Amino acid sequence: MYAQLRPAPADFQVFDTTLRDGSQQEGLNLSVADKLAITALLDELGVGFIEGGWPGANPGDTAYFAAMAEGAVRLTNAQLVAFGFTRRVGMRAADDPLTAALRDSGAPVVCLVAKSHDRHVQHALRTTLEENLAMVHDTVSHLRAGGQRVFVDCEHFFDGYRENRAYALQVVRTAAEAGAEAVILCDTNGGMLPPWVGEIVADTVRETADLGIRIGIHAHNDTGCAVANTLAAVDAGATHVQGTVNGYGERTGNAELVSVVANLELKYGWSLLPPGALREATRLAHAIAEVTNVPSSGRQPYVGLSSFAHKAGLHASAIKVDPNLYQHIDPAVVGNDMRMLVSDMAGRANIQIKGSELGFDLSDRDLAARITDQVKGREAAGYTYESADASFELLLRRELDQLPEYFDVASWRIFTQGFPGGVHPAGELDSDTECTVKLTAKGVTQLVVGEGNGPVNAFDQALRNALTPAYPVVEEFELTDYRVRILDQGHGTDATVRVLIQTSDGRRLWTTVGVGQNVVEASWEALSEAYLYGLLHADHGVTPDARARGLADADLERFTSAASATEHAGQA
Ligand SMILES: CC(=O)SCCNC(=O)CCNC(=O)[C@H](O)C(C)(C)COP(=O)(O)OP(=O)(O)OC[C@H]1O[C@@H](n2cnc3c(N)ncnc32)[C@H](O)[C@@H]1OP(=O)(O)O
Ligand SMILES: CC(=O)C(=O)O
Repeated sequence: MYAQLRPAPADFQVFDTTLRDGSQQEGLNLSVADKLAITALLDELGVGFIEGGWPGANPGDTAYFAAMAEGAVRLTNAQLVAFGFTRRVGMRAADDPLTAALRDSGAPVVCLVAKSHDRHVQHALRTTLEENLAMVHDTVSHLRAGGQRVFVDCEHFFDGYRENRAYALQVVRTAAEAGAEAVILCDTNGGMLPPWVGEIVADTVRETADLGIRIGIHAHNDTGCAVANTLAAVDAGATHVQGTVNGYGERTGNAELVSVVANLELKYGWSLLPPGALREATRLAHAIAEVTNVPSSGRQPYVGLSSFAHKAGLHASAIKVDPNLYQHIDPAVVGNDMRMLVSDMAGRANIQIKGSELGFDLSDRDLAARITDQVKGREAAGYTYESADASFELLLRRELDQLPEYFDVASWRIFTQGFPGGVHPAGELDSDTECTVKLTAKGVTQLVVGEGNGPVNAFDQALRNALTPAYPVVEEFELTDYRVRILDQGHGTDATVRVLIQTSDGRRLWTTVGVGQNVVEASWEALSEAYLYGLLHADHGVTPDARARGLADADLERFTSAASATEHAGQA
């Protein structure tokens, strides 16, 4: 445990806006069902408030609040929050249909966005500073009169404070006097740095100390400082933090809420989530990414797939003695796991730890050194074991003489026929490919043909046809991804290529690698390794690697995609 800066303020608030600001991220679109699913996951995470969206702004959000009011998700930890703006210029809050939508949303809490930057009032709202204050006062008091709790997000507060401090503070005061219980200072454009946030929040807390409200922080990540700015605000007296899981949000996103909370819980020693909830953070963050269909970064602090992945030999050699030597926390406290990567940067220790994850005893130094040399040599030739765990296991087993001979390929031949004039007998294709494989499986030698729309597809068909009689389980194997990358650019069509193939049997995913100057040869190598690995583990529910890491298939899939993200997608 690290030094506790000061005790947790009583009743500290953790406010999630994944469903509102998070869904303002480019490419993130949530259906009502998605929102309900995420609501349940956020409640499980244990946040205090879930901002569900803006009722009245679009039919989806209106339907979401109606569904919540009907009990679609029963919240055990969180309170539901409806978001919306202050009443329109020149209207009464009681007459504004969007204020009515907030009032009638069924949410016990409303979070209003209000202008607090004088220039925005004059240029964007096109009204007077006085009218903006009246809009804040009228809307807050109208909703309070209806019995709802009201929070106020002061948009552009920090920029506004710098240009007209008195006015920005006056907006906070007005909201408080009308009955708001929390006023959240927003770095809407995300341009702030931690010392500036600290100074402005401290001054605001001081200036509003007589009002009995809490001050909150809502930080965008445009300077890469959203989490740091949030912590700076907390240090300066903010007792309410807003953020989004996986840092989703407008432009560069919001403060990543799991990072904020994990920092406060693990570094400051504060208890903010229900007991045990932080241990679920990795699973829940990944489950939310599954629903949004926007993968979180592998390098995301605490919950990323690479957050506790170790590649360098020096790190691994120390970790073998004590994992804490190269980790800032025990990954288990956030539900994550340490992973050892095998690559040309590996030393014996990486190989030994990875081997033991896979169930092999590599404590013999000479054996580990031999495997390390093999990995380095093959990586120099273009193989990558970091992305292709399955090929690493096959390499290991070959070295240990523990790889059963499921099949033996005597030869293969591939033939592609083009129909540039579009006169293919099937009518649609402009080429087809035929692959002939001669192999022996369970003592029976066969010469088998497979047809496909490209070489990899034809290989796949041929291998499948040849192996099915001996191993019916291969029917379940499915090639789910194929990536090819040129390794020595500048050699044009002579270049060496690396092929990564991802295969699934419906329960697990595994990745294999092939390298060659001929893309077809490289593909063959990766594909036959994929079949070999699949047969090796045909009776197991999950890959040993996944089992060791305790990750679900979805996580595994994301890992392999993330690891291969820099590979150029290619079509066989
Ligand atoms: C900083 C933030 O991220 S806040 C969250 C922003 N989220 C969203 O905007 C998503 C949902 N928004 C919407 O669906 C629409 O913008 C709506 C339904 C809210 C409004 O739509 P429209 O009525 O078509 O207005 P439009 O979006 O073009 O402009 C917003 C209007 O609200 C006014 N407005 C802006 N902020 C506020 C405020 N805090 N209080 C009152 N009015 C405001 C603008 O001046 C503008 O007024 P105008 O119509 O007189 O020009
Ligand atoms: C309210 C809000 O999302 C912002 O000011 O950034």
